[in-house]
Parts: sequence; structure tokens; C-alpha cells
Amino acid sequence: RFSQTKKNDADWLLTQTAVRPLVGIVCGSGLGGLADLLKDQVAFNYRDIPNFPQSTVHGHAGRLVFGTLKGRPCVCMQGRFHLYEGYPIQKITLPMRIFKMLGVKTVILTNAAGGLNQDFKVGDIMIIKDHLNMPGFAGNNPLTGPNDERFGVRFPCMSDAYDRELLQMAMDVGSELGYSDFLREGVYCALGGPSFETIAECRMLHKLGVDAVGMSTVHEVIVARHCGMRVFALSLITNQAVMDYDSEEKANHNEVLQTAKQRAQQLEKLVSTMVIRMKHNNNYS
Ligand SMILES: O=P(O)(O)O[C@@H]1C[C@H](O)[C@@H](CO)O1
Ligand SMILES: Nc1nc2[nH]cnc2c(=O)[nH]1
Repeated sequence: RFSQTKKNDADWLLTQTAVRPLVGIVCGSGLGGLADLLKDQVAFNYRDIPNFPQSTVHGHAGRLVFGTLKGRPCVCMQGRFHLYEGYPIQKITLPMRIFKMLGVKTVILTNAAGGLNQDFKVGDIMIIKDHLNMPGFAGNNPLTGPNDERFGVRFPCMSDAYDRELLQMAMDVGSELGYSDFLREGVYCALGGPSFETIAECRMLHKLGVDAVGMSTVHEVIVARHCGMRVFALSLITNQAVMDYDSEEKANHNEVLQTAKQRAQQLEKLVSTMVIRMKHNNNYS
């Protein structure tokens, strides 16, 4: 029945627009401007899409935007769902299955995150090369429950979750755009939120090899990879995680949105250049 519901959502969306997207984009906190790059837009408020959850977080507009980027058909989630909003984990990742049913081949996920790597600065863009799924360690995985074989296998591999060719493409495009000074790569860790981390938690995550910490993305990545879509993801380092008891810094959502605003244009340029350069037969040359 769950699967039928998803099919209905996808069918409904397909009847509303002629765009058949090959690329699906998810905008992180304050990064919704990405959707505004799309031409010939057809946009839906989440509240108008059957069975779709609603955005409840400031900086997540709650619109699904179809359109093209230099002729490449795309769909963009202007706002995502988070565990802390109270939705079941299968519900927050439902859009990935809808992307799949719309024909999406490549998913691009963005997020705002706190920097743990001491070499990172606020405003850096970190290309995600791997993740730690903390809610997953506690049994909260979006693939929990009966496996729908039509989407993918029971035990999907995650060692190849982040496409290495797209990671290399991001580095190449970033260097051509003159972004090398603030382009990094690293490991992202998702926590449940909504509280930010304590100092002890930041120290622990740093010791575990985490470069940036956030509250999203990995659940979407798992579902996207389960159904065979190619994944590229990046974090905007919007704040430095507090590691020191003498620090006066306090993580807050306003700072997150403020940093996102300052770096949004460059991040959008990086993503849009990549989309235009992507070969949709899964080859990058
Ligand atoms: O959707 P993302 O991961 O960009 O949102 C981050 C995590 C929290 O939702 C919020 C904290 O400021 O930003
Ligand atoms: N968990 C977490 N999420 C964030 N999103 C943006 N900044 C942060 C942060 O410092 N911690």
C-alpha cells in the first residue's frame, strides 16, 4: 500500500508537468535559491502534493520546482524534511522514491553543517566523500521494514554511496571557477537534532574522523542509493562546531542562514555548472 501511495504521488506529478527530470536536487537550510536557477518553472507547494509532508523549518520554503538548466530537465526540492520534525524516517525520504519514479538518474543533495575539521573555515564548501549514520547505529534506518524489491535489494552496499566521478568533477569545476580556496572534501555525520551538539559530543565526533556535522542528508542518500540513483552531496560549513570550554561561540540557526546567504551564489554556480556538464548516461568525460 505504501508503494501504491508513492506511485500515486509520482503519477499525479507526471500529469501536472511535461518535464521528465534526470537530475533531482535537494536544497539545504537557506540554500533554496538553487531552485530559482531553473528555467520554464512549474512549481508545486508541498501542501498541494498528495501525501507529501510539509516543511516546518525556517529556510526551507516547501516547494517542488520542475524546470531546466541549459536544457537539462531537473526537479528541485526547495526545502527538505528532517527527523526532528517528527516525521517517520520513511516519510522524510519518500521524495527520493518519487524522484526515482519520475525518472531521476542523479541526485544532488546540499546541506548546512557545523565544521569539526580544524582546517575548515565558515563558508567552506565540503564535498561529501563518506558519512556516519548515527541514527542508523541506533536502528533508525529508512530501509527498516519490509524491503520493496522493485526499488532495490535488502542489503544495499554503501561503500560506494558518493559517486567518485562526480566528486572529481566538483573539484575540477570548483578549481575552474576559482573556488579552490574554500572547496574541501570530507566525512559528514548526521545526528537526529534538533539540539546542536555539546562540546563533548563535538570532541567525540572529531576523534571519530568526522569533518562536518548536521541533521540530514544521509537518510536521503541511503534511499537514493538503494534504488540505484547516482549521488553527489555537499555541505556548506555555516558555523564552527564548538570544541572548547572557553569558547563564547553558540551554534544557532540564524548564523546558519546568514552564512548560507553569503555563500549561496557560489554554491549555486558550482552545482549548476556540474549539472550542465553531467553526462546522463552515467559517464563523466
Ligand atoms: O537541511 P539542512 O541539513 O541543511 O539543515 C541544517 C540542519 C538543521 O535542520 C538546521 C540547523 O541550523 O540546518
Ligand atoms: N548538527 C548540526 N547541524 C548543523 N547545521 C548547521 N550547523 C550545524 C551544527 O553545528 N550542527
